[in-house]
Amino acid sequence: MNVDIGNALDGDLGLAREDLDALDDRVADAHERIERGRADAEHGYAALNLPDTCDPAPIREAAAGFDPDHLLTVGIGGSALGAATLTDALGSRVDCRYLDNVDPVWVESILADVDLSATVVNVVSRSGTTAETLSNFLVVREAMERAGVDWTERTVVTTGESGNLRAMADQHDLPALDVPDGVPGRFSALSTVGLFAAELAGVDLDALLAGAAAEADRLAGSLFESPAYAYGATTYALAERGAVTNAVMPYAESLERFAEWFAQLWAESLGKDGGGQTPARALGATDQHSQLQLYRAGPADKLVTLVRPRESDDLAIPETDLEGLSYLGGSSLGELLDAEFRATEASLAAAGRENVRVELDRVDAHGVGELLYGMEAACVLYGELAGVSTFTQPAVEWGKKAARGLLGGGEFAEADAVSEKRRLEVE
Ligand SMILES: O=P(O)(O)OC[C@H]1O[C@](O)(CO)[C@@H](O)[C@@H]1O
Repeated sequence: MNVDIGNALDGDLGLAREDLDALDDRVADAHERIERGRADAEHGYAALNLPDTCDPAPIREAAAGFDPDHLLTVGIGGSALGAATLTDALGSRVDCRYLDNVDPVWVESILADVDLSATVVNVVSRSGTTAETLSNFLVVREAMERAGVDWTERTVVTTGESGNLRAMADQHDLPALDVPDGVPGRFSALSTVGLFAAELAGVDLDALLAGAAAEADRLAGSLFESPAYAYGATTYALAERGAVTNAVMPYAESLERFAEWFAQLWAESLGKDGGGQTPARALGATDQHSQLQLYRAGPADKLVTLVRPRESDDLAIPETDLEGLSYLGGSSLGELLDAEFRATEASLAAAGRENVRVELDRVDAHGVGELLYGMEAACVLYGELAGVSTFTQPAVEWGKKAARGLLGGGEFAEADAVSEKRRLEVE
């Protein structure tokens, strides 16, 4: 991936080149820390070793023998977003559906929409205890039984070494993939968690991991030598100066889910101790016509991350004699999108609004491997500079306990607190 931080400098938030020069010493220290963590395969840092440690063979083996029309991935958060980002970005020879929510109407509609006898189910949960995933799987399993389909013949489990799912896989002798040790969900796209769906979809896993490895090779003791660290350090430095929001705006429909994946990575990793940077998901050029007004003329409290492939297939715009439109005729949608990208970037800069350009050569396996790995490494660096524990997410537990208590799954003070809600209803 290529990162251009030029437009992050000398804007409303006042980040100057000298500030990055000064920060670079801390980047060198952080890089040393990260490399130590990788060398010792420490929890979290081990995720940055996946280009070397992830073996596609068991993934290919688990996928072999299946030739489904549909793949139903039952998982949530990092147990769905990585796979979804890969198959959305790189396309699929299988109809991929991600059951990553428990909206009954929506779940019912998906089950009604797929032929369960031609469906493979990948139930994915690192902990093996996530209520949404386990509930959805029970619903899917029952739907398969009602359809006369042997779910044990069509289910692959991806989970940790213990937990409900591991027990079920052992009990029913289901094919099971191991979630690698030390890899938090949001950093697991380039592991068994994201790659089973990618393999069934026909994604070139070797090219994907090679792209990630190329980005790993670019990690260095200076932000001016490593695109990932340039992004991580610059977003951190801008956050320190008031950029509390990071609007991620890919200029490719195939990368829309990437913005959702990035949102979990950035929010769950860095949202700690009262700090962090709120990821906002946008899409170029579409959100030029919905969000850009705010990004240019709203509070100077954000940066915009503009993401795009440098090369892409194109589509010609026919010649036209429609009044005022002839300038478009004979051009192409790709040229229009390029002009929109550069114009939006310049319009933000002209308004003093910081923005960063992130480019990959193409939206292909190698390019997406670079991008995901690069953003993971950027996040780890940001976490080091901010001094937060990047690889935990303790704040999500309160709500889980409350929900579990409300459903009779145990005594939790959090559940009691739910009934103490302040009320001021207006009807
Ligand atoms: O893979 P699991 O254990 O089901 O967790 C799913 C997701 O839930 C979280 O733990 C947050 O609740 C995420 O960190 C994780 O990606």
